[in-house]
Amino acid sequence: MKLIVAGGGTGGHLFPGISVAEEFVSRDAANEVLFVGTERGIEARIVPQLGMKLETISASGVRGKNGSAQIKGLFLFMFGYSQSRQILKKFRPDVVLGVGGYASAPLCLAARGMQIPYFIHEQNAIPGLTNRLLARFSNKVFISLEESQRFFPAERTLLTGNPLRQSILELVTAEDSFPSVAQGNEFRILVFGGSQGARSINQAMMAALPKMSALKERVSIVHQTGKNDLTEVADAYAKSGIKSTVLPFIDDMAAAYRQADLIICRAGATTVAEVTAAAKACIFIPFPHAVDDHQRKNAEALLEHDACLMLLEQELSGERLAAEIEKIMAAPDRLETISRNARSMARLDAAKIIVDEMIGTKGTGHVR
Ligand SMILES: CC(=O)N[C@H]1[C@@H](OP(=O)(O)OP(=O)(O)OC[C@H]2O[C@@H](n3ccc(=O)[nH]c3=O)[C@H](O)[C@@H]2O)O[C@H](CO)[C@@H](O)[C@@H]1O
Repeated sequence: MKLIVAGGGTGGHLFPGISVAEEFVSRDAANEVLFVGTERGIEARIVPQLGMKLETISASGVRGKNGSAQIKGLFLFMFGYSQSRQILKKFRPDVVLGVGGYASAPLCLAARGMQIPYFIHEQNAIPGLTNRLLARFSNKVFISLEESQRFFPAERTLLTGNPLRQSILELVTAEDSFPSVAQGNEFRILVFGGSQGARSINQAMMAALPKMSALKERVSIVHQTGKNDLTEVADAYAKSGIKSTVLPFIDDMAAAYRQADLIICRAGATTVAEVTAAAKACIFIPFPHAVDDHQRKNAEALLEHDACLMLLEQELSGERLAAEIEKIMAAPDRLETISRNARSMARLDAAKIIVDEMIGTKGTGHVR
């Protein structure tokens, strides 16, 4: 069978698609997957690195843009739609999965026009505009969190969770997964700001470092900064004397999760799903400008079960962050409770359910 995974832009959309692709090819060596995204999305770098196939199309958003940018967005959409038809004619997929992000709309709608079944996956508690529109015509909508059910037609919506990559799923059986601080080991902190890094987390951490001098001998920090702040953040760590590794992007997130006792990060949906599987205690700092404040809602879904800590951006300061780190370091039992509660919220079979559903739908597509 052949599958197209459409969409991406950021890691939060792309990586669930990669998880489904991994599951799909594992079912049958003859299965084929093609990703369709945009040239400026994260997929342009990551998909070829993984040895998977990618085609790019033109696409951009229209929400929140002014008149001329909207017209440009519509023009790009129409061009992307025609490119999508060409791709569909050439690759002849049995099914299409839209994972959100700009490229998923033209490709999924072109698939509908050619009577190829398409499905969508929504990662967030509050869905984006693309998925709300695509849900109207999709065979089924896969959702990650119960909270998003109300936005979609009940009879065609299935709660699956957020598909996790094989490397992340392997963390579930890792024995070293729970915090090691109780044994008096070095306390290892992972700081990252979603797939692109987060300037305000970088700044808060830089401001926190001078206030962490009493912890200096006991902590080590891995900090992902994104492209822009790398040098500035690396300098701040060097000055602080705290053992650290500072990187613009982490290729092997499974390894980064595995070694962490505490994680400080944004609350993007895929991050949230991954840290539950990894059974890690997190201080979530939701991105306050995410559409409909969905990152806060993603974090609150865990907070209700005492499965994370949360700091809102308006409460964020170096002082506060340092105090929170110190507090949790002094309470290993609390750290472990949060980690275990996080694990209890993990949904591990999303990719399997999604692939089962998709291959169970006999394609009625006829590619003209
Ligand atoms: C600012 C914004 O609107 N961000 C959205 C975007 O976030 P973003 O793309 O940051 O998405 P997530 O936080 O959900 O996921 C990040 C993904 O990137 C991976 N990763 C991250 C850092 C790194 O160095 N290496 C790496 O591989 C993580 O393992 C994870 O798989 O999509 C998410 C899913 O729709 C939304 O919930 C977020 O609100």
